[in-house]
Amino acid sequence: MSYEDDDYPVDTFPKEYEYTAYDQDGLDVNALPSNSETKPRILLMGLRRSGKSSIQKVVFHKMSPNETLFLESTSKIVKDDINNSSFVQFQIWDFPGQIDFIEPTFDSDMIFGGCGALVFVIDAKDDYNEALTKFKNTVIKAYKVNPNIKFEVFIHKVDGISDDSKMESQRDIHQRTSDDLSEAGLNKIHLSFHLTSIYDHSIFEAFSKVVQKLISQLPTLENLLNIFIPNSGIEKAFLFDVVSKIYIATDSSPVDMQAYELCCDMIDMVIDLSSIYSSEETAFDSGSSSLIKLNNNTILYLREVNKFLALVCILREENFNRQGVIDYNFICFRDAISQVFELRMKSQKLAPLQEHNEQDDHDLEDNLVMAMGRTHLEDDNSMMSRTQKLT
Ligand SMILES: Nc1nc2c(ncn2[C@@H]2O[C@H](COP(=O)(O)OP(=O)(O)OP(=O)(O)O)[C@@H](O)[C@H]2O)c(=O)[nH]1
Repeated sequence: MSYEDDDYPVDTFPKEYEYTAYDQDGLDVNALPSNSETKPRILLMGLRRSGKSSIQKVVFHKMSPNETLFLESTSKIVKDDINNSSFVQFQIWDFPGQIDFIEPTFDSDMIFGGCGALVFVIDAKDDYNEALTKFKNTVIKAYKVNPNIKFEVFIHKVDGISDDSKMESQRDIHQRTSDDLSEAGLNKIHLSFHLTSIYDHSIFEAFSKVVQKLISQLPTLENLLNIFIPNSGIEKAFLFDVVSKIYIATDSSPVDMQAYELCCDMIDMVIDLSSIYSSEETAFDSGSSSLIKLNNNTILYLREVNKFLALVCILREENFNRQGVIDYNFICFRDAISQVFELRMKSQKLAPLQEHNEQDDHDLEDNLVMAMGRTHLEDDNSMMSRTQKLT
């Protein structure tokens, strides 16, 4: 299925937003002229062997967790440009565990100045006293340079640890870091804590939360999903960056980890099947869709928004009888997303650091409500034929 109607071009987003990743040593010559300076920067810090490089490789380079056992220790800062999709664009800087701020070569103004989020990785399987001291010093230094940094603590390698011990470690680390920072007179700093492991989906979930905070259009994306869902009889929907399986937005109902895992698995399955049955390198495109019926009356429905973004919906089987309505609403939703993207591009070009125009967002939401509102006025049959014309 492809959307070749004039209103719904096959690939809604400009071609140049291909996935490119390179590090300091292997600069991709075909990479687009990078707007690295305006891209938010995510710093990965923590003690040696805490798991920083593994996280980056597993989430952004599809390395399997077992392969990380053979990763060599990082000896210099590795910068990685992530251009996965229209909304997932940032730089990750992986720091060697032994780096010391006292070193004269450490230019803290430059490093923390353009930083959006600082992810501090703590190995939960190890004695973390030293890690907490390093964390305190890092936060004090970084906050002095840039008070807008989002501080994210990954309590990492929690695989094989009982739920009780995980909660106990989180409580203890939270308490001690808060005490340390209040002692330093920094009790206003907000810290976020995540229990993570590369051996399950927790690392993707945690990174999703980190990335979402850097997407200034997040409230608009959430509002669009909040409009789309009740109008389509859907219980929950995630907007995924397909390459990394990071979800860049979801509706405002609570996230159930199991539901997120099912959606991730579905994306993996669709990518695998697409590559088996297609001769093209990137078989996953704006025409891809997939449906899975679970044995508990639930349906998982995946629709491709463009080459890089997919919407995965969870709904009750009886509500899927109105597939015509869902498909029609999806097309309205997809159209709205591409407009959000265009506005984002425009505002980045005009003034990279300027906040986006909220009025534009409200207009978009109003248009979507109006477009979907029309679906209530028509019966299912006429909706079906209308949607089929569109698809
Ligand atoms: N059990 C478990 N092991 C992990 C996890 N993440 C990373 N590791 C292991 O931890 C070890 C160190 O990982 P690295 O990613 O090299 O650590 P690093 O923080 O980048 O280390 P430096 O480069 O020395 O700063 C590797 O053997 C990984 O396989 C995890 O979630 N669970």
